[in-house]
Amino acid sequence: MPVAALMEKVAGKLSDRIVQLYPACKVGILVGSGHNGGDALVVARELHFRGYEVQVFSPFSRFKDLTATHLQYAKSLGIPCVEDLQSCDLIIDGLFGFGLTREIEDPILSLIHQVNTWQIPLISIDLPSGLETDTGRALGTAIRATHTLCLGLWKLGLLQEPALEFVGKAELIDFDIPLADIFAILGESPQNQRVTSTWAMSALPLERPASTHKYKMGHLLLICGSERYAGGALLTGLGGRASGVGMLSIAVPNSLKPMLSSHLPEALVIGCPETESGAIAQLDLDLTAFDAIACGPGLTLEAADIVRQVLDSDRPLVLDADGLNALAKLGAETLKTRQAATILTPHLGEFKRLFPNADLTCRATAVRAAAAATTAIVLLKGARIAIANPEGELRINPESTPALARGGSGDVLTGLLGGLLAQQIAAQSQISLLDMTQTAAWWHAQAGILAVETRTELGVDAHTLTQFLIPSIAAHQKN
Ligand SMILES: NC(=O)C1=CN([C@@H]2O[C@H](COP(=O)(O)OP(=O)(O)OC[C@H]3O[C@@H](n4cnc5c(N)ncnc54)[C@H](O)[C@@H]3O)[C@@H](O)[C@H]2O)[C@@H](O)CC1
Ligand SMILES: [K+]
Repeated sequence: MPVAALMEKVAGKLSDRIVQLYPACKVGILVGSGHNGGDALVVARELHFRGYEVQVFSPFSRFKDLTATHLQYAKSLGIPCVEDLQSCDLIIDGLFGFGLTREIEDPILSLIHQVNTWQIPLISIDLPSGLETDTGRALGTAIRATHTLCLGLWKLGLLQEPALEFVGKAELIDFDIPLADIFAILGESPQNQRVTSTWAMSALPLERPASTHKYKMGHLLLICGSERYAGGALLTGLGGRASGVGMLSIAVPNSLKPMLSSHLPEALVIGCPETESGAIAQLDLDLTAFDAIACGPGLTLEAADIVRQVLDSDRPLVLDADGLNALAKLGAETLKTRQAATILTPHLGEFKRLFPNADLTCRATAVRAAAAATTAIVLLKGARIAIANPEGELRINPESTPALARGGSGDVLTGLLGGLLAQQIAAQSQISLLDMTQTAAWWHAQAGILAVETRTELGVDAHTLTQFLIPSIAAHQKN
């Protein structure tokens, strides 16, 4: 499609959306030298015709040809070029799109700093100017947008954590890129994908076979807790319970058994001999009896030998928290010799301990490298969970809530993921481990989002979170 026609089409769609979001007002357009600036100028023209009071400002004196032509035409229509947009009710940011290739310098650096102090609603075209398209890092600085209208296909950077403080509400403006063209370039199963609700829901074992029994619905073993971190064991258990797993066994230090049994009456709580400081000292269990194991929350490093025992087993495994810290001491690459699937769920600190040489400039790349180096599925926790498998496929969960930034929230995820894993193994399901892992991450986040509706962002402690897991699925099932 001719570039000029593409720009016309895209900017028409952008204008329609801007009219919906901010009906008639005084609008200031920031124009860059490239085609992002060209888009902005077509938007300026369209809004002018729709009765908006439009002003244009560009810090550049040279433009790409198409952009220069649009600038000339906008001027011929009487749209004023001004030096300051502070009196506007809305700003459209068309300074840079995916063509930003280097650090921003003055005078544009100062301009962006200034715009960010204005407190005027701001819509960025394609991505907030200043963000690097793939990593989502600010190259020197970046526009803080109220809305980002991303064009055509999601830019990876918008889904990465560093971009979060800049993008505001992000939405996609579809402009009919033919699927065949996308497949021709990215393949039929593009390596980087954004998790959607429909996709995540499709991996849930929501319809149980009519003639099933508890052992067919998965047997999960949780190994967690210590005297010091008793709550971690409980939260992991509650996460496991919500997964719908058929049988839940929980191995904890002996002294924790009464507490767990009283809160999780349906679980089989296995009291283990403990060390002087109350960590699990010994695990006398036939691990082959379980479909999957989730190990780590609250163990302390005193239980490192238990982690080694679990790693040596041939059971599919979710490893979290102190399980990861123990693995870091053994070396993450030892996972390569494991005989069964492993899913690692580190937060950033644990990730750095496991992979001390990782380059975290681009988290997506770092997670992918970690999965390749360990042959495990690696789920990096954070505001935007990124998950990769050893084959290089990457998934990012785009919707979450800062309410989940809270102690114990990760333990819930471990239990939930373990429960889904056990069910998947028991059912010999065709759902891939990667799909199942992304479903757990999505589910966890959706429960948090639902909880915020009635509890506010302050009220989603990890225990409360577990009570929203099932209602969040029920709400999606109704839709
Ligand atoms: N598929 C496409 O190619 C489409 C592109 N479109 C628009 O075109 C944009 C990309 O256009 P361009 O490739 O022209 O790139 P941009 O408009 O993002 O900006 C590139 C311009 O900025 C300059 N520049 C780069 N880094 C700089 C820095 N640090 N300081 C100062 N100047 C710098 C470059 O020399 C170039 O002139 C997209 O983001 C989108 O808005 C749309 O028009 C429609 C479809
Ligand atoms: K932009």
